[in-house]
Amino acid sequence: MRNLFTSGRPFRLVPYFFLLSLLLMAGATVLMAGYLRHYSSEQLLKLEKSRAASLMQIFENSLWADFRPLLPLAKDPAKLKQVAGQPRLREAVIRLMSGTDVIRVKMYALNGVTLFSTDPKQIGEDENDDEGYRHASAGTPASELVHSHSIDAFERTLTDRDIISTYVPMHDPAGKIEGVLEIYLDATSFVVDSDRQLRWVTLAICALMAVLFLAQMLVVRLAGRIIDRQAAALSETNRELDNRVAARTSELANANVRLKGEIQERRRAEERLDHLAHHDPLTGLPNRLLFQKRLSRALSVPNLPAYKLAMLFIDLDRFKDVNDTLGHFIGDQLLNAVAARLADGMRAEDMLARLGGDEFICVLENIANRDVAADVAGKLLALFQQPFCINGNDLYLSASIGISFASHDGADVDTLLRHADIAMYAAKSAGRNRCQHYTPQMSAEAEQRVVLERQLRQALENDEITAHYQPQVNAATGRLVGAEALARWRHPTLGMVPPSRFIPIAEECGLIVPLGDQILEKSLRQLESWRRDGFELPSISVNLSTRQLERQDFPQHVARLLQRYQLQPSDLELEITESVIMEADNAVNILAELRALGIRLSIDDFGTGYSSLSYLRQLPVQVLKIDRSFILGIGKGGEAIVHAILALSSNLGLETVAEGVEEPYQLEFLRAAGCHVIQGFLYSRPLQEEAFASDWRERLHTPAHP
Ligand SMILES: Nc1nc2c(ncn2[C@@H]2O[C@H](COP(=O)(O)O[C@H]3[C@@H](O)[C@H](n4cnc5c(=O)[nH]c(N)nc54)O[C@@H]3COP(=O)(O)O)[C@@H](O)[C@H]2O)c(=O)[nH]1
Repeated sequence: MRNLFTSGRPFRLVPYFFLLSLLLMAGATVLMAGYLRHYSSEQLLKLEKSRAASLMQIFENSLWADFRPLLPLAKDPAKLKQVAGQPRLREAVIRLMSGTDVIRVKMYALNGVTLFSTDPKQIGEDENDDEGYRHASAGTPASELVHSHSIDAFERTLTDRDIISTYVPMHDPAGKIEGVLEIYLDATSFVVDSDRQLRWVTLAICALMAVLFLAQMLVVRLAGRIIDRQAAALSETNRELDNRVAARTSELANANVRLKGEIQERRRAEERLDHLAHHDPLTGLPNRLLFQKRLSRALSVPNLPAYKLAMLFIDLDRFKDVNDTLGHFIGDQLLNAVAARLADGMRAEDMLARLGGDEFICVLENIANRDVAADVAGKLLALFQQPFCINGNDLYLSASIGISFASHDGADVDTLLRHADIAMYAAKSAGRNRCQHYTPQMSAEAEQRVVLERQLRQALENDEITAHYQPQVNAATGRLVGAEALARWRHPTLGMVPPSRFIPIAEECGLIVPLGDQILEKSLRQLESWRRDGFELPSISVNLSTRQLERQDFPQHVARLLQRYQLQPSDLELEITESVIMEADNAVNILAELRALGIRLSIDDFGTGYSSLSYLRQLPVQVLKIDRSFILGIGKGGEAIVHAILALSSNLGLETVAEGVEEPYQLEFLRAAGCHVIQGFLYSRPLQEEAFASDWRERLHTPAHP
C-alpha cells in the first residue's frame, strides 16, 4: 500500500502547514478585524442613534412647536423656502445645538419634502428616495456613517469628516408621527479613536496571530523534523525490511528448491531402498521377499484351479565348484549371465526371482496344463547347453529343476517352495541336469533322510561304522602298495547302507567329522595291528572331508593318532578332492602343516573339479588320483584325456593312481601310459580287515595280476 512514507515523495509538512496556517490566520485576522470594525461602527451608530434620540427629544421639546406650522407648507415648496429660510429658525436651531457635535439638522414632512435644513439650499428637496428617511417615517430610527471630504456645517465648512446622520420620527402630542428629524453628528473624533483602537486591536491580533503562527511553525517544524526523521527511519526500516523480506523470500525459494530436491532425493532413495529390499543386488531380479509377496497375491485368488500356477525351483549344478575354483568374481558374473539367459527364455508375464546363492525361482501363471511347466523347464535346461563366456573363458554349466503346482502340491508359498525344493533335490539325486515334478514320495524320501541322519548319529555312538579296505597295486609290478579305507555302515535292520547314501547326509549335518575321525583312527589302528601280525602293508589312504580339514588342530590330531599307534607319517595318505580343498577355509595352510609332518597327500577324483593348474602347483600334494569317469572312457575315445592327466601329473612330479579300474584293457592301457598305481574292482572290491589281510598278505612281495 502506498502511503506518505512509501509513496517515494516525502510529505512536505512545513511548507504545506506554513501556507495553510498563514492563509487561515490571515483570514481569521481579516475576519476578526472586519468584525471588530463592523462591531465598533455598529456600536457607534447605536450610540449616535441614542444620542440623536435624546437630541430629538430636546429638539422636539424645545423647537418642534416652531417648526410644526411648516408642515402644511410641505405641499408648496416655494412658500416653504420663504418661510423656512428665515434666519430666525436657523439661529434657534444653531443655538440649541451649539455645544454639541451636531453640525447639521434637517426636518422632513411625511411627503418626503425637506421642511427645514440648517443649509437653506436643501429646503424643499424631495428625500423620498432616502432609505433613512423611509425607515424613520415608518417609525424606526435609522443611522448611517459616511465619510465626507467637505460638508457645510452651521457656520463653516468642514473637511474630511466622518458624519453620522440619524433619522428619527417626530410625533404630535398624540404620539402620531408627523415628521422626520435628521441630525448630522460629527463623529470624526469617535471614528478616529475607534479606528486607532481598531488598528491597535488589529495589530494586537496580528501580533498574536504572528506569535501563534511562529509558535505553531516552530512546533510544526520540530514535528516535521521528527516526522522526517521517523519517516527516514521508517523508510530505512522499510527498506531493511524489504531487503530482509526479499532475502528471506530468496532464502525460502532456495530452501524450497532444496526441499523439493531433498524430497525428490528422498523419494528416489526410498525407491532405491524399496528396490534394494525387493531385488537381488547382483542380478537385479526380484528377491525372496518380492517373490513371496507376488506369489501370495497370485495364490490368494479363490478356487485357483490345479495346474494353473507352477513353481520351478532352479538350482545350478556344481556351481559351488565354480565359485571355489574360479573365485567369487567369476561366480558372480556367471550368476548374472545365467539370470540374463533365464530371463530371456521366459515369458514377460512369468516371474523369475533369485532366492540366493545359485537358486532361482520361476513362477508360471495361467498355464494351460501340467505339461507346460515341464516344457518350460526343458527349455530352461536347454539354455544351459551353450557355454557361458565369462572373462573370455567358456564355462559349461547345467541346472536341476524341481516343479510344484499350486493347489495340487500346496496352497501356500512355503509349502509350494518346499515341495519344489524337494523335487529339485530329487532331480540332483537322479543325476542332475534334469527336472522333476514333485511327488509325495519325494517328501517321504526327504523325511527318510532326516530319519537316516538320526540313525547315523546313533550308529556313530554305537560304533556301527566300520572301515573296509580296497587294495592299491603297483601297475608295473603288480605288488600291493597300499589300501584305501572306505567307510561302511551295517544297520541292524536296514542292513548295509551305501556310503553314497550316508556320506552326503553326514557331510550335510556335520557328522562327517566324528565319522571321519573314527575311520581315520580305525584305519591306523588296523595298520598297526596288521603290522604287529607281520602284514607289512606299506601305507593306508583315508578320505578327508571339508569339515575335517577346517579344524585348525587337525594336523596335531593326526600326529597324536600316528604317535598313539606308533606309525610314521609316511604310513598315512590323506585323500582330498579338489572341491574339499576349495571349500575348506585355510585349506592350503592345513595341508602344508600335514605335509610338514611327513604325511602324503593325494588329490582325489581329479578332473571333476575346477581347480586351475596354477593353483594345483601350489598344493603340497604327492599323489593324483584319476577319477573313475575318465577310466570308463578308456577304449571309448577318452584315452587322450587320461594321457593328458598322466602327462600333467608327471610334469608336476606326482604319483598317479587310477581308480575304478574294472577291465583288463583299462589296466593295460594305464600301465602302458605310465600310471603308477591301480585301484579297482579288477583287483578287488573293498574288503573287511580279515578278508583283506588273508587275500593280500601274500601279495606284498609276490606280483599279483588279475
Ligand atoms: N569323507 C569320506 N568319504 C568316504 C569315506 N568312505 C567312503 N567315502 C566316499 O564315499 C563315496 C562312495 O564310496 P564307496 O561307495 O565306498 O565307493 C568307493 C569304492 O567302492 C568305489 N570303487 C572302487 N573301485 C571301483 C570300481 O572298480 N568300480 C566302481 N564302480 N566303484 C569302485 O569308488 C569309491 C572310492 O572313491 P574314492 O574315495 O574317490 O577313491 C566315495 O566318494 C568315497 O570317497 C570316508 O571314510 N570318508
